Amino acid sequence: MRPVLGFRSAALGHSGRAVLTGVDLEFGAGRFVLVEGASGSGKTTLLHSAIGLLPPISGAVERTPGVRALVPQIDALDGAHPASVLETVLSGALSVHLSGSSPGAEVRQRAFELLDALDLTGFADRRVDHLSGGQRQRVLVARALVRQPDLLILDEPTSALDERSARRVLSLVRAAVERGALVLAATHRLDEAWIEVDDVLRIAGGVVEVAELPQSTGALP
Ligand SMILES: Nc1ncnc2c1ncn2[C@@H]1O[C@H](COP(=O)(O)OP(=O)(O)OP(=O)(O)O)[C@@H](O)[C@H]1O
Repeated sequence: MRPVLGFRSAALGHSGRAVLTGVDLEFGAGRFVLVEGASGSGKTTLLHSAIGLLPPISGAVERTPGVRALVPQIDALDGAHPASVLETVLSGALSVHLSGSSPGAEVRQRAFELLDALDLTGFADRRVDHLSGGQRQRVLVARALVRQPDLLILDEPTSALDERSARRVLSLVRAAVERGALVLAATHRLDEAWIEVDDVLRIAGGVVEVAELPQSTGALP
């Protein structure tokens, strides 16, 4: 298996101060990896290091070339955001298309399909900053998925969602995994919604450990 993402004896953190040390992990294509840990444990630090927003303090983080996409924490879209829902979703495809034409009919169709799948039918022309927190969070998910990423990073993507919306998001993420994406998603709450993940990483005390998969309680349909 050729790894899509590898952490090699990495120390990860900010301004030279390590939050996580001794990170040695490797992931191949088509895996859904959940990153669990308490608030402030270092989930965002790991995710931003994975996608390349944060360089390692020591060691290395290696990625195979490919399209990367990030669903940031929902507060990343707080404040004024005068763009429409459709413009915001299509902006996810812009850098992929920079070398060629602007996003064409195929990408627009994919954007509308994603909006439908995320219960946002009819919202294309609405301003993003006029939406609810949960609606904005789903727009961020659509913006990432429209890129059809090989490496998809999601930072607490269901934090503002009810159970139905969370399931919709996670089934779209699962479909991206089936198409071959490597997905890393953070949550501070491991619950039934995450039952379909392939691996769980638990962060505590500055260390990342491979943990048990969540078990179904049968509580949900
Ligand atoms: N830009 C930064 N500069 C310095 N320290 C930071 C920065 N961002 C985060 N930290 C620190 O790194 C540690 C881990 O933060 P991180 O955001 O990775 O945790 P988290 O598990 O994602 O938390 P949450 O669930 O609350 O989002 C915390 O102690 C935090 O204060």
